[in-house]
Amino acid sequence: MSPLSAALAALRVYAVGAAVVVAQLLRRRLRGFAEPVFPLQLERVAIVTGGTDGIGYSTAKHLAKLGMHVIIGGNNQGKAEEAVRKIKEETLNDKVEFLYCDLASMRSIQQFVQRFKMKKIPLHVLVNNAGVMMVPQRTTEDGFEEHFGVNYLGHFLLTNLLLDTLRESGAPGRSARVVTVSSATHYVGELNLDDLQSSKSYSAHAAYAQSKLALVLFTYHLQALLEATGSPVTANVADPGVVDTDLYRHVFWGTRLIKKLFGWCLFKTPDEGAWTSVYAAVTPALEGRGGRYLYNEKETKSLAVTYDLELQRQLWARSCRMTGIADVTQEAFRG
Ligand SMILES: NC(=O)c1ccc[n+]([C@@H]2O[C@H](COP(=O)([O-])OP(=O)(O)OC[C@H]3O[C@@H](n4cnc5c(N)ncnc54)[C@H](O)[C@@H]3O)[C@@H](O)[C@H]2O)c1
Repeated sequence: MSPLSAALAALRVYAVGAAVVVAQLLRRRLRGFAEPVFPLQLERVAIVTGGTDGIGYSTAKHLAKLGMHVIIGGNNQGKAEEAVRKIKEETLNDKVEFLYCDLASMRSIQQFVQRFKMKKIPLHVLVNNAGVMMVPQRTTEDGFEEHFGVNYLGHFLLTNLLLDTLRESGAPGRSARVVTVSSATHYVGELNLDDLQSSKSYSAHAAYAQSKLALVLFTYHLQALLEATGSPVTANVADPGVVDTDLYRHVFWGTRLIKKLFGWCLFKTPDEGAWTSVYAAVTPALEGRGGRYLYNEKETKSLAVTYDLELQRQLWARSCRMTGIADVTQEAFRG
């Protein structure tokens, strides 16, 4: 990517971020962010990736508060013990645990799924939350560009390996749910099918936006597959807004300074940022409804290209090849 294209990609990402921040500021001044009320979720089990920090931590905490058995999947072993202890203490729910899962490693994802399945418990909610943003160019254990590999492909593999358990755990009228956290940056993302790994040219901004766009395409195709096979599982996208977390550690220093000085009024708190994920995970209003892009606990339109069925199919097929998953698209749609 030429320096000019990289600068334009960065400008587009910052422009969309600024637009979201202005909308959040207005909303905070006009009516604020009220904590939604959800029904208890006793006897239900959730996995939250990246649940040791930021939005994932708040999501895990909210779900635990509702009585769910919450399993945090993450690569931050150091923070895990403290996160689990704090959630247990605050929610008085003892069924909170951590299982190591490095989304930058297909082997680690497979081991995580194996360990989870050995517990012989159901799975009602999978929150694909973990992510990295604007990291320097580097690759995962399997050689994938890190944004694409961790944010998108790791969750693609994880979801597919857990689909059988989700199917068995869902029931008509009480579906299991896959909630995938994307971002407003997907609106300025471009999916480069000829260079998904950004190997010909790298821009951290473009790579992040592409990974978030891929997650939306993935969710819509997954929902179509679930519907075609009559599975009691739904898949939706949650957009948290702009949230005050450590995700910004690699961004331009000026943005970090603004976040430090004005984050308290411009950004959502991690709790506020988690509400859309929690809403997607448990609200009765979404029972049996999938394939939606949710923002501020409401359905909204995603980028036009995300509804392109052929693009969804092509990305799914390539992702299957990259992760060694069987592509069941043709037989699902034939049957
Ligand atoms: N913060 C925001 O403004 C914002 C905006 C839009 C979308 N999001 C999305 O929200 C999600 C959560 O981000 P956050 O803001 O809480 O950031 P965060 O940095 O606080 O948390 C990210 C989590 O992902 C985990 N993670 C990173 N690499 C991993 C790996 N290889 N394997 C397993 N886990 C890994 C981290 O350990 C951490 O727990 C991300 O998907 C992010 O893209 C955040």
